[in-house]
Amino acid sequence: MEGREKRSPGYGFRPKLMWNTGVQEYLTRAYGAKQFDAICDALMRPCINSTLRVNTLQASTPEVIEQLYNVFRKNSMIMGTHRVGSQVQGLDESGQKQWLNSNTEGANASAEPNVEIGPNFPSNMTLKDGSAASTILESRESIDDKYRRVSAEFPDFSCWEHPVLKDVVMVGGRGPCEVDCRGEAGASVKEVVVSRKCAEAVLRGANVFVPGVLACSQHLEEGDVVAVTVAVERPDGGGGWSVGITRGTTLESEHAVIQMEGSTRSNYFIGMGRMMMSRTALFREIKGVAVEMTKRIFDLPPFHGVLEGQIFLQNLPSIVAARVLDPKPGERILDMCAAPGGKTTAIGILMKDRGEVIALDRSHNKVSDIKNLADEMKLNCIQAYKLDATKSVTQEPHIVLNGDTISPSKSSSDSTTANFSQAQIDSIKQPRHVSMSNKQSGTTTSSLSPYEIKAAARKELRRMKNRLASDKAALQRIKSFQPQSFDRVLLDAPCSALGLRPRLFAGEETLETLRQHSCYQRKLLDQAVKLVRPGGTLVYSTCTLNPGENEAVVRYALDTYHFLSLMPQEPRIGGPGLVGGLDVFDGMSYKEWLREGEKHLVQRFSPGASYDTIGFFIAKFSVSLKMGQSRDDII
Ligand SMILES: C[S@@+](CC[C@H](N)C(=O)[O-])C[C@H]1O[C@@H](n2cnc3c(N)ncnc32)[C@H](O)[C@@H]1O
Repeated sequence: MEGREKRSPGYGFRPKLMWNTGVQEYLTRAYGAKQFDAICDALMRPCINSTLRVNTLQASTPEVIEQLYNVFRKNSMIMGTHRVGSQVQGLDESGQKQWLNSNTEGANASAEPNVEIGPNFPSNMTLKDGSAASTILESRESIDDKYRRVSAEFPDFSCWEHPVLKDVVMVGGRGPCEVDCRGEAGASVKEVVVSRKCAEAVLRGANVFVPGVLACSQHLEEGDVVAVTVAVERPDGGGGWSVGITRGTTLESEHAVIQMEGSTRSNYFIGMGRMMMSRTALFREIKGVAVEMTKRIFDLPPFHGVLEGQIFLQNLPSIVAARVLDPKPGERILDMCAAPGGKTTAIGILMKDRGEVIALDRSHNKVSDIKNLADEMKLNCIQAYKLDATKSVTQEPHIVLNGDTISPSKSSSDSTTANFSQAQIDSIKQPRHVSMSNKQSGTTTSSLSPYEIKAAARKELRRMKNRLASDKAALQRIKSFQPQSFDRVLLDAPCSALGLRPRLFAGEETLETLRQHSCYQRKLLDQAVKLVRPGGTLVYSTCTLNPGENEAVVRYALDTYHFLSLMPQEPRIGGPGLVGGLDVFDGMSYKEWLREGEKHLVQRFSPGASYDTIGFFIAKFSVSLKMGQSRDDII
């Protein structure tokens, strides 16, 4: 630490996570002070290893590992193996932009190779020559030989197959690294101040894009070396938060000095970069890379544009959630809150692209993202629709034949998805004793003459046939789905996202917003429960630490729907759920969490735990019909 202070006077990565006071007290009570501190510490850092889910319909895990090394090798040849102060991206022969690792100079450059071996070396890492590292762990001499060879060729890069999830490639990152923020001969360098969101992306491996820049030194020219710091929200004195700087500010101006008074940006130094445009252009342009990062406090490889369609960069718990759902080829699955489609595509791949995956999102643009991702991954089983999932269960009239309600279609080949199968329509072509009833109006036509009944049936038939005929258009107009019409439903609910990493500020959420999230989640869950068929499966997940959106929602589900029960999960990588409860939200009926026997049936990923993931929560329910219940209980 002392050394770092000497090398980077005044600047360093010493963030402190700011919370709303009520939320901080609540979470401290929920986790205990020590664990909450560890969580905060982890939240401010990115996960050190990136996880890439392999599209196993397009490539195998060893093939992807081999190709990643090839990408790296190719880039090394373009830029030179040791890139002192080099750009982090380069163009290959075909003009494709490829990623490069950097940080081989300055404080971080050392004689020590960066591929780890020994106690921390992943024994299942596949080496450049295709052999698994585990095969060489027998003799110290062979380890050293391999180590030297791999390190010499790939000084900054290591990747390996996940020990449990065979379709996941882990790629090693580093940090926090010491980065010298001084210019040549110790001169102070110019500075660019970026927004918090931008900084969080940079910590995950991105460069600085134009909209992320808030302020910079005067007279900046293209090619200049700059220190990149972050303006993080701080109390505004009126009970709110403010970043204290307006976009376009010149740091040396009197205005900036006043605006940034009390700014802690020197504690939020995230690395060094090279200007890709002048200061004037920076505030004139609306997009493009503004600063290319050359030395990073956290050095994670970016994967944008790498092996497109074959890999998907996804947080490990999200990969686990799709596995826990356990979709089978040929089934009909609903992903209720699906964009950008990470879990939807994982589900499609697990189903070997056979069956039906319906993906919903309430945002039109996000639905396009899902469709694009499905296309990129060459998955045909996915259909994505814009729909408010809080209104996803059909409330339409039922058709009654001989006193029987025609049940909604559960056929996975029913292309209208929301309505009736062709077999059901055919069955009313020759009705003998047909009665049409509308549950809402309560009208019945059983007293009509046979002619009138037939006429009514024909009219109904025409209506349904029209729907089928305009199949494509009907799909665009999907309004809702019949109850019990899915084998499995995934509700990856919108949430406070307090588990996402890296996070440099957590003050937006208040106890009231947390309460609102949990109410919304219960509303979505009410719909999800109705859409699963008896015998089917429902998975509920969030990326938040808030037990009120996790365990309390599970409690609500179990207490409200007695035909739901928690199921064991496979694979199991996270820890147990929280037992007990907290009386924080006045007037909220569900502040109770899990009971002792339930805690091992959910999966809770805690930032700060050894598996080093984002915070995440997964519960898996089976839907059954219990004694004394009828299907109507869940319609
Ligand atoms: C946690 S994200 C889903 C992430 C996604 N499952 C994945 O793995 O890529 C939650 C999503 O729910 C969507 N959403 C929020 N409210 C919704 C609603 N009422 N109906 C449908 N989607 C909704 C948001 O637009 C957001 O994309």
